[in-house]
Amino acid sequence: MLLEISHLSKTYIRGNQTFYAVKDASLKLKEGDCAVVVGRSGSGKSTLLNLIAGLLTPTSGKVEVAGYNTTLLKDKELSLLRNFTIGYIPQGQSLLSSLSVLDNVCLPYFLQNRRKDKSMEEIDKRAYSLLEQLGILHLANAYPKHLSGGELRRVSIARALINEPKLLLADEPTNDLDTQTSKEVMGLFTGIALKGTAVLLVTHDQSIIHEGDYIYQMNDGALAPLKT
Ligand SMILES: Nc1ncnc2c1ncn2[C@@H]1O[C@H](COP(=O)(O)OP(=O)(O)OP(=O)(O)O)[C@@H](O)[C@H]1O
Repeated sequence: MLLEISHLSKTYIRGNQTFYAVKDASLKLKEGDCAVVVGRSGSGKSTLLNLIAGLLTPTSGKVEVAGYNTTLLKDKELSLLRNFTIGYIPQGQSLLSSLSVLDNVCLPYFLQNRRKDKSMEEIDKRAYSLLEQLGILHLANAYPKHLSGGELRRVSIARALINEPKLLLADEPTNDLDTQTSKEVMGLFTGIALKGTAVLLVTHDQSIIHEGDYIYQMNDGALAPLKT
């Protein structure tokens, strides 16, 4: 299994009430699986992805990515796992404003301090190819502040894919995208899954949920299968 979460929970305190943002969630994904989690705003989707990416610590339960129990890893080990194995497309804007689009996309490759198996030319070529597949090749030398919301999102998709992750996590990847571009982005994800990457998308966009091999509904933190 590439991803296995079991009985995963995260509680927060609001006022003097403790509540579950994620409640007893379990899910398994193997290489090549594409799963979509659909749920209303506030149902716990981003919290779930952040727990899987190791950006949040669960209150209880377990996350295993590529066989590693992420809650047992030290910070540095977790960063390496994230950088080598996980591609993460966050919901908000997360590009570095001082870097061009091309440099933002290539950055995760250069942050890896062990795997330097590609030349600068090769990595640029891969970045250009991703930008082309996402329809934003013409923006390679532009800076984030000059891009629209949908263009920024596509840059962060390219950045998440530059290291050929084994697990791709995407938080509302089609937000800000028109119908045609959403379709193209979903086509890119299903193509990546066909090549063996496990893909987990969370969304409130009902129009893309049928793209998943597996569909889950998230409701008040609880994850229930709609199609498995
Ligand atoms: N750091 C936090 N402290 C307290 N409550 C939080 C925190 N982060 C999230 N929450 C709450 O947890 C619940 C789940 O939030 P989450 O962001 O995971 O939902 P979501 O389904 O991703 O929503 P959206 O689709 O609007 O992004 C919400 O009620 C939110 O207010």
